[in-house]
Formats: sequence, C-alpha cells, structure tokens
Amino acid sequence: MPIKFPFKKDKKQPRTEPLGLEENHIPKHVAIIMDGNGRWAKNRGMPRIAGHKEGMGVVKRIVRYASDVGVKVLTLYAFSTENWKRPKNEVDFLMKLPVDFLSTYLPELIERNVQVRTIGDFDVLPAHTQKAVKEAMEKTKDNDGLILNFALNYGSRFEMVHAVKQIASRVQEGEVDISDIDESMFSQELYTSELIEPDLLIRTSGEQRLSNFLLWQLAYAEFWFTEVYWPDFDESHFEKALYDFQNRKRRFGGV
Ligand SMILES: CC(C)Oc1ccc(CN(CCC(N)=O)C(=O)c2cnn(Cc3ccccc3)c2-c2ccc3sccc3c2)cc1
Repeated sequence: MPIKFPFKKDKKQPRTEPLGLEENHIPKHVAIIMDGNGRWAKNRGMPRIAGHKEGMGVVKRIVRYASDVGVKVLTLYAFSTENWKRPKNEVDFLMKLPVDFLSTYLPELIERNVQVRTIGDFDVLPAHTQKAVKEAMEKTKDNDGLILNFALNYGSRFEMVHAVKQIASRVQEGEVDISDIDESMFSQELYTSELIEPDLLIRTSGEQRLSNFLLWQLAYAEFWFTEVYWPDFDESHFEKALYDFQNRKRRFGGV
C-alpha cells in the first residue's frame, strides 16, 4: 500500500486535499509543452495575446507548485508556431512578455531559490528580451532549488545535427576516434548536457505529438496528455499527472 504523505505544510499555499502522492516518488525532471493559449482565447472571443497573458499566470502558479512539491527540474516549452506565421503585434507582445514576467517574478524566483536556465537558440531574441533573460540567469546561477529551464527557439533535430557536427569536427581533428563515440558523448553535446533527463512529459490542449521537442532526452519519459488548454491548466491537473506517473511506475515497477 502506498504511504500517504500530505504535502509539506506551506502556510502560503491554499491546502488542496492531496491525492496521496508519495513524497519520495516525485518525478525529478518534468517537461511541459504549454499549448492552447490561442484556442483558449478564440473560444472566448478574446485576442490571442489574452491567452498568452492568462498563460503567464499559469506559468507562475505551476512553478510555485513544482518547487513546493519537490520537482528538481521543470522545462517549459511554449509550443508556438514559427513566429513569422504570427501577426506582428503578437510577436512584439511575446518578445515583451519575458521582460514583464521577470520584472514582476524574478524576486520571488530568487526568494524560492530557483535557478533560471534556457535551452535553444538564444541569440535570435531581441536585445531587450536577451538582456532580461541574461540578468535572470546571472542572478539565480548559484541557486540550488528548482531548476526552471525555458526552451527558447528550440528545435530538437537542429540540436542533434549540431551535436553530430561537433563530434564530426573532433574526429576530423583527430581528437576523437570513431570507436570512442557513444551515447554519453552525444548527450554531452546537447543543450541539456548538464541536466538529468525528463522522467515525465506533460502536453496540454489535446495534441499528442512531440513537435520536435527533446526527442533524444525523452527516450524513457512517461507521457501525460490532457485536453485542457494551457490557460486552464492548474495545480489539480499537475497533481493528477504526478499521481498517474507514480501509479504507472508502481504498476510496472521492477528494475
Ligand atoms: C527565461 C524566460 C522568462 O524568458 C523567456 C521565456 C520564453 C521565451 C520564448 N518565448 C517568447 C518569444 C517567442 N519565442 O515567441 C516563448 O517561448 C513564448 C511563445 N509564446 N509564449 C507565450 C506563452 C506563455 C505561457 C505559456 C505558453 C506560451 C512564450 C512564452 C512562454 C513562457 C514564458 S515565461 C516568460 C515569458 C514567456 C513567454 C523567451 C524568453
């Protein structure tokens, strides 16, 4: 019978009746494809950026929950069609969003001992976005609590081809012999080289696809999908995902 641990008592957070999560079987690394902002807004006759705004509030709440429940790494991927397909006002809004997010939320992230990291092609972001993100990473680099990892302009196949090129050039230089190449060497060349691999992937809005996200790193992860649009995603959905994760692991226990 699973041992029932109530959540750590935390005055600040409204207590939710725990499903009976086992404290010592929380996934170490949860990756989330945050999808559904646009449809959420459309269903309400609101502009798409209203969905992104609502989605930002959910990011803050889920980060709090993940750090409270003991997740070690939380990787967030804003599933977004290429920016060039978006109207200009939406792209401008999105590029401002991180600056607003960090200006209001960085103090709490620091207080919560959260370390902010990114994976992906950082340089294509506008200067003001880069500046805000760099400052957040610099100010939190020594924190050893939850690692909050944002996928920015990230593509898994691009990442993997880049890794192949890095290794191939080392072979060409005679630094590495073909027989030395193994999974570990390949993993070391990925953006995620310093992170443990995800053990749970969550995707919202009913899509059941990876969309070129962490293709190598998700090889052994549990996948959990929900119809819920990201702006409607809340702690109860996250808790259910953790609960199902624990039950799957329990059912298929073994080595
Ligand atoms: C370190 C962190 C604070 O800074 C950054 C974080 C991300 C990016 C990249 N970025 C915005 C620019 C782009 N590529 O479109 C997206 O991924 C993107 C695309 N849609 N949404 C809205 C959305 C909001 C909420 C949920 C899904 C999508 C976002 C998005 C995603 C999460 C968060 S959290 C703070 C801002 C933000 C913006 C750049 C810097």
